[in-house]
Amino acid sequence: MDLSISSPFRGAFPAPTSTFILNPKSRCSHSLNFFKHRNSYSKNPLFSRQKIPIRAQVSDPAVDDGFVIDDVPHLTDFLPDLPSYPNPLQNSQAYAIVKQTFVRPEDVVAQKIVVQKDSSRGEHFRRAGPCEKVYFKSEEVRACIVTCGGLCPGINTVIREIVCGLNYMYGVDDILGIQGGYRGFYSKNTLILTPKVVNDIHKRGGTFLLTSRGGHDTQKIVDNIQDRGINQVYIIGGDGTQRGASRIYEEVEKRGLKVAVAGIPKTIDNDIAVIDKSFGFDTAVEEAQRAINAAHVEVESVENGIGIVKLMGRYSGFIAMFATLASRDVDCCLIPESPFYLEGKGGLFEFIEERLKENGHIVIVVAEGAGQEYLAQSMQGIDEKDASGNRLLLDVGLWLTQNIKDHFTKERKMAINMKYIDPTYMIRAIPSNASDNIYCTLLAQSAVHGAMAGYTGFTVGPVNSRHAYIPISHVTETQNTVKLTDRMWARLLASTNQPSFLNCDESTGGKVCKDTIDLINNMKITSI
Ligand SMILES: Nc1ncnc2c1ncn2[C@@H]1O[C@H](COP(=O)(O)OP(=O)(O)O)[C@@H](O)[C@H]1O
Ligand SMILES: O=P(O)(O)OC[C@H]1O[C@](O)(COP(=O)(O)O)[C@@H](O)[C@@H]1O
Ligand SMILES: [Mg+2]
Repeated sequence: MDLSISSPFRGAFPAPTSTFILNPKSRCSHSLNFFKHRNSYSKNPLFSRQKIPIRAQVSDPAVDDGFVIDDVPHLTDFLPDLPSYPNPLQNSQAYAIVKQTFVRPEDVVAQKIVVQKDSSRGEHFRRAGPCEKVYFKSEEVRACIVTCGGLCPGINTVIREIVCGLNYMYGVDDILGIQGGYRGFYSKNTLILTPKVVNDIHKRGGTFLLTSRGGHDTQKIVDNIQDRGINQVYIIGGDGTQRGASRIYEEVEKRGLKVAVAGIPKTIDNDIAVIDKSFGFDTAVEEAQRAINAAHVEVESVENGIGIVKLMGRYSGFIAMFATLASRDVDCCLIPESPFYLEGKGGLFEFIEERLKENGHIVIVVAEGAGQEYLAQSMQGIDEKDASGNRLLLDVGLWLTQNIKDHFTKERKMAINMKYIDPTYMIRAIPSNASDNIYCTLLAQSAVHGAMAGYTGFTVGPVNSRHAYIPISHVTETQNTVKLTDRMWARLLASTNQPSFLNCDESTGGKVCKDTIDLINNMKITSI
């Protein structure tokens, strides 16, 4: 049988044994379930304009191999008559001898790469990269870039590479910088960005465009986009920012504007779902080593030295976990995802005393979001939020330092030497390292290719090392956290040999242990 479908993903199937005609309109409900799009963009030209016969394996029509494509929106979903143009990269010197300049429309990136013979193939995303057709003429583009939320190493590299990518690859020379985050759309003047203006900014930490929390007013932002004649919006920011980007995309679609909205995920905490890792994370982990080294040098030079290093990580303990794994000088790592307790058997005090007896010193790394529930108990009524609505954290480093001091000096009558290091902002206020710089370049170029090709409402990022376009709504659905049930956390426990805090103790009334077990039971079990 001939299989004729309108999807760009028609090539993503196994070798044929037989073929058949597949009605384009029925692709989502076809019994073979090849196309289980989470988002069905029936007006997407790539879906509806091409009808190319393909061949697919039909060994058993009842088989559902669980192949799902989570595609991103396209401008033609709500502007069906938009003209397209050949991609100018066709004549680019840079791509002149590249074997395959353009990504194939049917190329997808699998979210699940460890599979078993009979397991479902799972979710897939559109592969990022230059497309054969673009939906903007170079001279028609008026792009803008905005950065929101906290700092992260590499933001300036992303800004630089968006500007250079647009200009060098697509001949775009009308690029605006929105200053000071979302509120800058309606309260500040814009900057004119050219390759010359941004030439050196990647060597600096921070953001050349300034940033802020709060101030997201969708109507005012989209009014401003419309008034200024902006038709490509590049939004660099974390989970909050991506939620804001999603609102902007929805409003743009509602108003029927030809405006591509591209999100570039930024977060030092590595808490953005789906993507492998956020840019600047490696740089931050590397910088954290300096603080850990300092703590180690200090405490091994004195008697009963206890070093505490507090690292960023609001809800996700990735920086603390990776800095610990990288360092080997850390005795214990405390993260928000893993409840711990101080007193009694299997508790932190007992472990500290053991290590002091064994080695004469101990280094503890604590993520800023760890133990917040205990701090909240001891400082009742404090529940402040920042301008974006993020809960302001209580200082777990100071709390831990005080509790450990009290325990050893007052209760155990032991002399200790406490060194508390809080490098919080130091690890994110630096320029990105070499590998993050390369990563930022890929993100920026992929975002530019995606917007030029007319995709919108997307976030770009690596999924199993391949850059993909992910619907913004997908990355904001959940938050990436350290899974205690994954092997990575077990690797850390095996490396530090610290307590898992799963042993119940009388003094906690078994509560902490129960909390932990409930937490783990509620977790989706994944393995890395
Ligand atoms: N749910 C939301 N809807 C719209 N805008 C949001 C939302 N959450 C956060 N924002 C906006 O995104 C920006 C950055 O958010 P924030 O949480 O501070 O940092 P990050 O994006 O790094 O997580 C702020 O301007 C904030 O107003
Ligand atoms: O910059 P602020 O407002 O002091 O916020 C600090 C917080 O920002 C973070 O770096 C995360 O920021 P984002 O949510 O912007 O990625 C946290 O690690 C930290 O708790
Ligand atoms: Mg955030």
